[in-house]
Amino acid sequence: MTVEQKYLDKADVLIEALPYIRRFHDKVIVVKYGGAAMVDDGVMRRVMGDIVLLKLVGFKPIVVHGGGKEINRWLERIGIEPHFENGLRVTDEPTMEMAEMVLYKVNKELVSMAESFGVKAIGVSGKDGALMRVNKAYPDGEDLGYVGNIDSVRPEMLEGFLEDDYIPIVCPIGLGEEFHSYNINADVAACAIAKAMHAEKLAFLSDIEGVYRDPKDPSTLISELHASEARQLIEDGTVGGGMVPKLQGCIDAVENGVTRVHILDGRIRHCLLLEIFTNKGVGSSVIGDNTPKFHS
Ligand SMILES: Nc1ncnc2c1ncn2[C@@H]1O[C@H](COP(=O)(O)OP(=O)(O)O)[C@@H](O)[C@H]1O
Ligand SMILES: CC(=O)N[C@@H](CCC(=O)OP(=O)(O)O)C(=O)O
Repeated sequence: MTVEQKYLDKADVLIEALPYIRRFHDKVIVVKYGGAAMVDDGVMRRVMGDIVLLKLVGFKPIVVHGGGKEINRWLERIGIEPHFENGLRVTDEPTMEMAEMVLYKVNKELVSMAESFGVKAIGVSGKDGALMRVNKAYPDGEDLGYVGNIDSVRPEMLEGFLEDDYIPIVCPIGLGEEFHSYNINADVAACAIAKAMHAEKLAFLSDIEGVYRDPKDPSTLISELHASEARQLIEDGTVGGGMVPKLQGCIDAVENGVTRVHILDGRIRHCLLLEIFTNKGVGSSVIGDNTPKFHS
């Protein structure tokens, strides 16, 4: 009796994944799922399905989500024009209120999606259990309103959730001065959570393939870069907009114990699984200056 090639191919894929499953067993991986890659329900379900798979094969995934585009849509509906300074939203009181409402909604949608795959998920914001305490941010001396710099992260709650077999899903709202809500850039929040949880990996799912040397030319994708190269790209202005906090987060993470940070296009089917379980990397990854370059 012969076995059809397509079934053998499936078995080969599982075998190729074996060393990665063994290597990352029980390791924390923080996935930042950005609003730009929350294209529709189908894409969101697929991303959450991949994260559930990571959990079921033994990883300890933690999701930190964004929702910037959805916040923009709702602000525009009530006649407020969104403003950003270097990738950070200028957040006055009504904007904060809207951001909080939208992000809590996104949070619960992601929890439902994860639960629909038959695993336990729990949604929290940085205010719950004082997970993320913030102080008011003044980037380059500018007052952006209720924008928070993370002051401290209390990881015990997340450790407890992982212990109890939940996938924690974190919303980037912080507990600030006078117990007010503060808006945190989700990339910055993901990085702080990854550091506090001693994550092995941090992956940013965005709407772009990775980091380009020339932002207008997709053939200039940089597949692997050291922290110092990433810093140079920010300094010389090669990266702009939302890529700035993302790359700053990558540098901070790899200089503080995270082994490798990935920037991936979350709209590409199963990009996370391709990056983690196959020998073929997709997107860009940032590593510490002392780590030799090669795909993990
Ligand atoms: N050199 C660069 N390489 C890649 N992206 C860049 C670069 N410079 C600026 N960007 C911008 O950064 C954006 C990604 O950040 P952002 O929109 O905040 O994503 P997310 O909402 O997923 O966090 C890209 O869509 C792109 O427009
Ligand atoms: C201060 C700040 O910029 N906060 C972000 C929080 C959401 C976010 O970061 O969403 P994305 O990951 O989808 O961009 C904002 O209000 O848009």
